[in-house]
Amino acid sequence: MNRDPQKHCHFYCKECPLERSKNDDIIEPCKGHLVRRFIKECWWKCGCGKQCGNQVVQHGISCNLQVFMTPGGKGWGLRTLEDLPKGAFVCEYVGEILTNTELFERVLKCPSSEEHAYPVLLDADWGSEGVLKDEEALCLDATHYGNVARFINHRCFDSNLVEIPVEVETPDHHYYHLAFFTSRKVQALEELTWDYGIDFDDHDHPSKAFTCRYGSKFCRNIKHSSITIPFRPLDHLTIITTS
Ligand SMILES: C[S@@+](CC[C@H](N)C(=O)[O-])C[C@H]1O[C@@H](n2cnc3c(N)ncnc32)[C@H](O)[C@@H]1O
Repeated sequence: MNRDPQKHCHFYCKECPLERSKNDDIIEPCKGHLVRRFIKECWWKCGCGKQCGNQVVQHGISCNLQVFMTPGGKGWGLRTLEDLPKGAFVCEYVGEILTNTELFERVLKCPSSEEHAYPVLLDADWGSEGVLKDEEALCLDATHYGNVARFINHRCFDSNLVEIPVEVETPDHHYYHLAFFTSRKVQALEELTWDYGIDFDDHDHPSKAFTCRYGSKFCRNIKHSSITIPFRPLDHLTIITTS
């Protein structure tokens, strides 16, 4: 895995649906989308049966996860209750499937929902398609419907999860499953984090960027996050445990 996104292969749309949906008179150039490889899982049409080792994401969560209140004002977070090896499947990101335009309309109508979830853009296959229309760019919004993945907090570069596009039922790469795998060994009780890929200086993003509170040396939001955050022991209240 390459931790420096600039070194990944980027695709630049001729007319980016994200930029077009901002309804500006002048459409800004595309800021680039990572070109990523898909995992293709077997399913019943392959005829290989349930014991097939290439059926992982479709069987759901199999490790012990816990939603807990993080210290330092990041709200709820997700952690593992068992040691996980590098490359372990953790969970899928589940949410309502919306077009990019529907997402912008929803955020405009209810700005407070920005606080609850961070929408995920399904753009893994944009590089292989022609010009996308706004209504064809899909997002997953976990604000109202989702699973434990909606509690995974952001960490810049040195997060321990990576999101991989997964094809299960359909070869159509327009809609796909988004699955989280560990990018290194993770110890029991360690918080699971994911790099949302936020540009902290992009004030036009549908979700308002927050101030990153991890204080990592790799933090892209470092100029804003050098505040000292008081530790509150009562924040460690646990609510949900899987399996
Ligand atoms: C997908 S939710 C994650 C779960 C969230 N903490 C909760 O309590 O529901 C994303 C929100 O969590 C918060 N968050 C995530 N990562 C953060 C970070 N590194 N620093 C501060 N807040 C963070 C922000 O409020 C963000 O909008």
